[in-house]
Amino acid sequence: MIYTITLNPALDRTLWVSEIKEDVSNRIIREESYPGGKGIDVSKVLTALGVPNRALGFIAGFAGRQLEAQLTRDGTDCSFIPVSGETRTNVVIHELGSGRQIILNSAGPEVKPFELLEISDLVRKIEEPEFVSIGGSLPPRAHPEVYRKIIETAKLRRAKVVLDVDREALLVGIRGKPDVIKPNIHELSALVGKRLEKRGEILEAAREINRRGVGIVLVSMGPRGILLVSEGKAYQAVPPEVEVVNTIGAGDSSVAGFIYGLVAGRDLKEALIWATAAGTATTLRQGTALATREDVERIVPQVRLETISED
Ligand SMILES: Nc1ncnc2c1ncn2[C@@H]1O[C@H](COP(=O)(O)OP(=O)(O)O)[C@@H](O)[C@H]1O
Ligand SMILES: O=P(O)(O)OC[C@H]1O[C@](O)(COP(=O)(O)O)[C@@H](O)[C@@H]1O
Repeated sequence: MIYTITLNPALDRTLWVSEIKEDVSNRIIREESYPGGKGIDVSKVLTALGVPNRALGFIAGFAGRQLEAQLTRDGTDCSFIPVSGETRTNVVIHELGSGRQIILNSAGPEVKPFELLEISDLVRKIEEPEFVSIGGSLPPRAHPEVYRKIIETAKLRRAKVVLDVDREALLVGIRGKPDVIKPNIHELSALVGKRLEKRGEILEAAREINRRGVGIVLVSMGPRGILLVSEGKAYQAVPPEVEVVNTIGAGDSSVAGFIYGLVAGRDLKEALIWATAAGTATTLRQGTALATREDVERIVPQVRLETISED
């Protein structure tokens, strides 16, 4: 079974306006809300790809109930721990005239230390965890060590662990030696403390992270695709050119595509191709809607794979 963990889920609310003007009423043309947060997005794309999985995390208040109900209605199994307060709503504003997109991420409700421990307890008890995929920001005031603890617990259960978090949480989280991380270039740059641009620099940084005990580093690079670095192996998968509608959730979709590939018994190169195709498939969807299986399958044969090293 595959489990995803989102400690700070969100309702992603997308608003479409023709133009944002100051000091007047800006009329909303269309609005949609979807369950979001990085682990939940991974769950949604896995469900779209037909992979049974369960989303774990914390929910609070009315927004939390709405998130849970929508997720369940759309066929994703979930088991959230209720906490007090209100699950955050992240707002995306699409300005149709300019194509500009404004993304506002809220902090979310506080989760008490004893509640955070409940997640590790849950991971200790889950049935046959094959993969545990952890993603997204921490609740306010939660210590990043929480991620390390969850990773270590999942690894004791012999699960493969994927970590997709940022900044301090990534720095501390990798001390738990997750099997896979998926930083984008900015996140990897922050992790190694230098600005990375050229492929050689990115490869060197990813290898340094391998040496810190992370088996597979997937560096997502937007339209340049994904670099996979694992010991002596390095590959780059490049997606086809597409008309991008929105990139929110593309990184999470890539995580789901990669897990899908491995669960389906494919090798690292094939899983990388699925990761790249799933990210690109999400860029075709409006708002924060995510990849469809049909789009992913159509894009897979169009992804170009380059072997950089294979020793
Ligand atoms: N402009 C784009 N054109 C084609 N594919 C894209 C584009 N932006 C993102 N993707 C796909 O989605 C994947 C993840 O997107 P990226 O923006 O790198 O992640 P994140 O959301 O974590 O920053 C990319 O590796 C690529 O496969
Ligand atoms: O937990 P964070 O870092 O605030 O991110 C949460 C947001 O990221 C998303 O999961 C999208 O993530 P990506 O664009 O990185 O794939 C949204 O669904 C959500 O609103």
